[in-house]
Amino acid sequence: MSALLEVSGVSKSFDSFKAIDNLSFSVNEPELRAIIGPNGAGKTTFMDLVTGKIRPDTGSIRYGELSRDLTKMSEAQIARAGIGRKFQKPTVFEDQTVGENLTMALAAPRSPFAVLFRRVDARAAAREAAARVGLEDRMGTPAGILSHGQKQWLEIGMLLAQEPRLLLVDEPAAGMTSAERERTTEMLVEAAKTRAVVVIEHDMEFVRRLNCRVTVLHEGHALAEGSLDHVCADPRVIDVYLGRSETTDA
Ligand SMILES: Nc1ncnc2c1ncn2[C@@H]1O[C@H](COP(=O)(O)OP(=O)(O)OP(=O)(O)O)[C@@H](O)[C@H]1O
Repeated sequence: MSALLEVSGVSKSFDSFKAIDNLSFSVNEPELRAIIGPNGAGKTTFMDLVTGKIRPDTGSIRYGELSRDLTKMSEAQIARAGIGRKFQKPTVFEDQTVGENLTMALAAPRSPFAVLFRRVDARAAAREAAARVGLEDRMGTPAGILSHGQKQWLEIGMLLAQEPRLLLVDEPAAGMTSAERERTTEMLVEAAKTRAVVVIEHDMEFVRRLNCRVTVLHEGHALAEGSLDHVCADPRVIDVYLGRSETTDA
């Protein structure tokens, strides 16, 4: 296990407001990490910085064994380097079937299957990708008629098909049934056996089931880090986060 992503002393202001304030954060490969924190803590901004959507004012973001500086790479270069991002809302092609969505993901430049594409049965590869997210029986179903949870799984499957080294997932459990949440936990735990997976989540039951190291963000910096029990017992975390109702319904 070694650090795959190393964020050091990063700050980012919008006008005069410091959304990220001297943040240091690292994640290993493989590792499953949860990020929790109150609304406005900087969780989404953190993902925007790692994926190159925005640039830090100060600090460095290093990635991989060559310690590549992500702040000097474009969003497309960062994606090609193996960083995948799942936004909160599902973004699948609704008119296309599950199989077609996965086939498109498999053909993306990052996908290792792209090279082999003509030699392997594309449908078999798509079926395998579907099986990773429990959608093998839905290959011919238009994505538009899937449940919200299934659309989320399809998008996770599309990202996994590209074999990211680091997968960033923003609030996957929002709007899911409890059975879907449970299944999603299993998927993320499985995916994190061979890569780094960082999950932003407000649902504490979901985080508990992830059974992983947790980082608490507050006012743009890491307030506490450790097991869920450890951070939940921290008076500062109780004060800024756990005492608030948003922990269960965001
Ligand atoms: N492009 C922007 N311009 C101005 N302010 C911004 C911008 N992006 C984020 N912010 C501000 O930065 C702060 C951190 O926002 P961010 O969305 O990262 O928080 P969050 O922890 O993801 O919150 P939530 O849990 O509500 O999604 C907020 O106060 C937000 O209003």
